[in-house]
Amino acid sequence: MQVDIEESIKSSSEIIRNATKLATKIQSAIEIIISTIEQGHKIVLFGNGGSAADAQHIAAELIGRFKIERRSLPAISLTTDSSILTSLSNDYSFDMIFERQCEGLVLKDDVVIGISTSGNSKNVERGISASKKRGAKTIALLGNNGGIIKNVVDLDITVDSENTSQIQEVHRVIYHIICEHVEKYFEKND
Ligand SMILES: O=C(CO)[C@@H](O)[C@H](O)[C@H](O)[C@H](O)COP(=O)(O)O
Ligand SMILES: [Zn+2]
Repeated sequence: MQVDIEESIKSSSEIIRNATKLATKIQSAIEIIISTIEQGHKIVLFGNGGSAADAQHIAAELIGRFKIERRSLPAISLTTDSSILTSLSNDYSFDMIFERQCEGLVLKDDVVIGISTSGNSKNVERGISASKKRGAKTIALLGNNGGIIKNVVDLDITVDSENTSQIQEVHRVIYHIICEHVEKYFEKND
């Protein structure tokens, strides 16, 4: 079987290059996250499938270390507790798995980051809406045209592509840039 790997890599690179258009929004996300942590609040993250892995990946970078030594930064992903996730899905509905956790955990002035390549995952949209009601600032990493989530979130960072895996690849570039600059700030300012 002959596959055009070079073409796949070229196509991914092209989408990543286009993400320079999102620089202003990425800068805003960095500033919001820094001021939130400086004021003693936390970062809460969630998404489905590959984006659940991305939510956990970001929390790990902040709690642990990205590249340099500094204090642990407060971040938690709502995608990891199988007892909570199964009971909420079983007793309420899968659409509520993040909403209900946000109702219990998100406090005023926290930052909530939802990740969805389609922009249309109901559970992510409901988690963001519930968090806004609680006075959190909300950010979403999205794709396609931003879907339903773009309409409810405070700051959307929407990758201009309809290809789920390529959107995820760009999300990863974007959140690594965010983690790098947040980390540099706390290395110098703590
Ligand atoms: O990783 C992938 C595809 O690359 C999948 O697991 C993907 O994340 C899942 O289909 C998700 O359920 C898609 O949800 P969303 O990004 O549209 O919110
Ligand atoms: Zn994937």
